Amino acid sequence: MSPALNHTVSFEKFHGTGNDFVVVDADDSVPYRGRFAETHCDRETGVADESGAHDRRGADGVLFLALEHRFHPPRIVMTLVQPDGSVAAMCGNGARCAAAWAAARTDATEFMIDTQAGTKRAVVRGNAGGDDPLDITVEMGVPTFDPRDVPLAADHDGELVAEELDGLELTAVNTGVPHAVAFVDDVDDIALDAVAPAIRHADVFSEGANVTLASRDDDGGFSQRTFERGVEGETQSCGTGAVAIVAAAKRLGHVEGDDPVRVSPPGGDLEITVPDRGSATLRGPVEAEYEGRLAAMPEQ
Ligand SMILES: N[C@@H](CCC[C@H](N)C(=O)O)C(=O)O
Repeated sequence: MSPALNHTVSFEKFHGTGNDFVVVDADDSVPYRGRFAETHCDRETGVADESGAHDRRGADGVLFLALEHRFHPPRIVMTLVQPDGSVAAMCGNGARCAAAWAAARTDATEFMIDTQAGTKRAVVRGNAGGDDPLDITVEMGVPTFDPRDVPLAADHDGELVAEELDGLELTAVNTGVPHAVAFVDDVDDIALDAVAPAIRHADVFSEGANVTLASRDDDGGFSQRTFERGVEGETQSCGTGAVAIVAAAKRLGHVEGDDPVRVSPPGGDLEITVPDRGSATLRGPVEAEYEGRLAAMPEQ
């Protein structure tokens, strides 16, 4: 390898309710972003906290972030490269982590985040330099069931709502990325890693889908589990998935009105709104974990 490319880049590690990301400044030179993400996100051999304070290796993706200070509010250009090297158009928890990263570099508490699924406004509450998690809300846009937007295969007739597929009753919605949502009695009774791959790759989802399970809790909130496209496994949390649950619940008449709904993936609690008109919101905690340097051109 040329010595010029055998360099390291600095990174910071963040998580939002357990959905964890390596964050790299997009100004730093990473010649092959896919290879970088595949190597450093690996849960067995990937990025590690050298202090030993955090024992989970790897990550759910790499966020390449460009902060543009000259705008008011400042803009962040966000690109999420996933552990399989693919680029995701949007990531709810990633957007919340992007806002936390930017908040530590500015005095701003509001940011516009440019993603491939549009520009999202984020509001940060809390002290970016402090020990407590930040409380970050992202405006996620209007969820869509339109078959062209999900997207569904051209030969599918109309929206996919409460349709049986591979043993689950699914509703397909795009909340920045596509989700196939199933409401079940208890999310913990389903062998998600066993049932999800067939749905994730089903022909009806022309660009694939994340597979999200939800079950209703006694207080009216939902428990969540999501198998993510690009991670090709279950994650501790998925923000677009949490919004998809509330959007699908409203579409099916399980939820009414504009009030916030608690959605709890394994990694913590999120607060979601899906108003009858206007943008959905995703709110929850974000924590900085550790930082260091990583090979920009890792050997494969
Ligand atoms: N974890 C994310 C979703 C990331 C994108 C997804 N894996 C895809 O490829 O569609 C979130 O918090 O929304």
